[in-house]
Amino acid sequence: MSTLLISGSDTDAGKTVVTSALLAYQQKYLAHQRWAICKPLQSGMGDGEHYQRSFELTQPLETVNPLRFQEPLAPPIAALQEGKTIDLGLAWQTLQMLQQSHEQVLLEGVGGLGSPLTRELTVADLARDWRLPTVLVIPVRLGAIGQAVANVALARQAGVTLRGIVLNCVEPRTAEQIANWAPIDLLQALTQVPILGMLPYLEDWSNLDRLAVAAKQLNLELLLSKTSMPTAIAGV
Ligand SMILES: Nc1ncnc2c1ncn2[C@@H]1O[C@H](COP(=O)(O)OP(=O)(O)OP(=O)(O)O)[C@@H](O)[C@H]1O
Ligand SMILES: C[C@H](N)[C@H](N)CCCCCC(=O)O
Ligand SMILES: [Mg+2]
Repeated sequence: MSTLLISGSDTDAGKTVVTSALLAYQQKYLAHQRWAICKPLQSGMGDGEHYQRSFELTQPLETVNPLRFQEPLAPPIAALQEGKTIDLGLAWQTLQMLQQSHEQVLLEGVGGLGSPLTRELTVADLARDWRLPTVLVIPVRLGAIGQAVANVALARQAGVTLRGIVLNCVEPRTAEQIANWAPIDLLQALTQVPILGMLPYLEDWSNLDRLAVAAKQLNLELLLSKTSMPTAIAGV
């Protein structure tokens, strides 16, 4: 059994698209395995609905989004506006239940690695406390290098075990833009974490075959490996 947290540098970085590509890959090429998806805290509409609509899930549907908030805001702000408290224990129990019945659990984070889950904890804190190997989704745009360096530094400081970075083309990109905005050698030199590949811009990312083929281009061996170097060690 293993769990992977798909986090990123920001909201709209492409966490859902990358997670969907991994799930599509499993359903096409590893159909004998049982994988589960969980977005433990969801604010606003979209992700959980997408997963339930697009995939044949083998898990109870209520485990996709254990905690939900109406407003598309940071969970502690949305919860306050709804007069709700955030019980991470419920999310933890859901994850443990999924881990006991699935070979792989894909956990989608909220916003970026530094985004708040409660008034005390960020996504990075949860990744550390729950010992979640984490991948950072970084959108390919001017500024990608700075976002990668900043979020790897946050992961290192928080004690998060980073599997690496997945670059993601949230909009159509030329080869020149990709080379200039997200140069692999410079990214690896400055962050000291592996670049696990890039997801191209997909016109129709609801097409599971296209998502599965795109996922095949990623370094799945490292991404889904059972062991990984904690960032602190990798960064020495
Ligand atoms: N590789 C891609 N190909 C095509 N469109 C993409 C791709 N990645 C992202 N997008 C576009 O960017 C939008 C945001 O991506 P996505 O929903 O995956 O972000 P997210 O990080 O999951 O956001 P949130 O923080 O809301 O969960 C998508 O709805 C889609 O329109
Ligand atoms: C609504 C959106 N899609 C996300 N679910 C919530 C992102 C919260 C980000 C908060 C922040 O880091 O400032
Ligand atoms: Mg998402």
